Amino acid sequence: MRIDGRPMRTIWVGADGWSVEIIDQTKLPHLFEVAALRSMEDAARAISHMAVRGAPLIGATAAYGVALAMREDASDASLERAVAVLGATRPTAVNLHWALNDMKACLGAASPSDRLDLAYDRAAQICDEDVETCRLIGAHGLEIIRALAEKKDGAPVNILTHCNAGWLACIDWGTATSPIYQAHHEGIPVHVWVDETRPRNQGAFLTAFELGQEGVPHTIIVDNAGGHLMQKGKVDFCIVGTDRTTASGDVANKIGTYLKALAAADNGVPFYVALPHSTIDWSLEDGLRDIPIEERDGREVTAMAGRIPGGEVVEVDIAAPGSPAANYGFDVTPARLVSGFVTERGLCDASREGLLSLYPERAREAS
Ligand SMILES: CSC[C@@H](O)[C@@H](O)C(=O)COP(=O)(O)O
Repeated sequence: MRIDGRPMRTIWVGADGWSVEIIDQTKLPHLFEVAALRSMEDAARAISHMAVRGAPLIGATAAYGVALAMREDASDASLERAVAVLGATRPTAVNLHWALNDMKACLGAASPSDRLDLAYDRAAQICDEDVETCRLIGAHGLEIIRALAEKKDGAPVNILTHCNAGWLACIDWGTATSPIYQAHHEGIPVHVWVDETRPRNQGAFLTAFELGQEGVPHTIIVDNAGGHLMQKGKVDFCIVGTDRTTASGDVANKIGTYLKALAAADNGVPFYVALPHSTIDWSLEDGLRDIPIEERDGREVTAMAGRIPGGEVVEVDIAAPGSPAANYGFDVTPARLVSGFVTERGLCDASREGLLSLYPERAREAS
């Protein structure tokens, strides 16, 4: 995707050949700043402070964090420590552990003298694979948009999304946004309702920024507007990303996703979830019981960052002074409320059978 017309990814190795560069997403959309990660600790901080966020990008940053650790010390102990420190940064997105397990398996089998090059190569591969995975998710999801467009006689297909499951959450394309970008590139008229996604405003700040950069028509709405728009027939379908999906099809995603799924079910609006294989946690069944839900600082609820017109970026208090705030980062949408999954291997039902129809090797591994 592009920023100011320049093709970009969200993470890359710097000109020095070893530092890792990211777009500092805490500054978007007010400022575009690139930050350099020079140590494993820098990578861990970037994930926990959400300079990088979104399940696939968290995984990719952790992979590069392991590479940075190998640069300082390629011993077994250093590898173990990197996996432990990076693995503790955020609890919900399983892509983090998927990437760390992958790095551990790849490096653990090699001698310490080979680990540095191997780590950078594998981290780069994880990024390249994610780009292709997201492109394929888009190609499959495009079928849904094409079918809806045929019924609309030239009017735009209205799509509602929550949080940012766009290219900024991945390496390129995004998951939920990839079908939208591919439809737009194909000339299918689309319009996106962008949930602002309090408290951190990933919708208003990041999804709207991305869509604007690509020229995709969109409108930012407050988080509570989706139900009203669905009742009025102004949403043709919803598509969101996920941070962890269980083997039975329960979906953890940004807080508020569940309420959108409920409203969609009540109004007969299809509700799809786009996901790469790395977001499926085959070890879990019951999402509500088993998926760890991140709780962040209440300050994210009681304060908000914004830009003074023509001026600097400031943080202002928006709540009654002294009132406590709870800040649950994610919720779980039960599989029964999900119309279907859009994966790199195609579309399927949100169920164990649906997932196994696309990933039959998982059934063989389990038996
Ligand atoms: C393709 S990203 C899917 C999810 O990671 C995304 O929808 C989301 O909830 C991101 O949450 P965040 O807290 O910004 O990391």
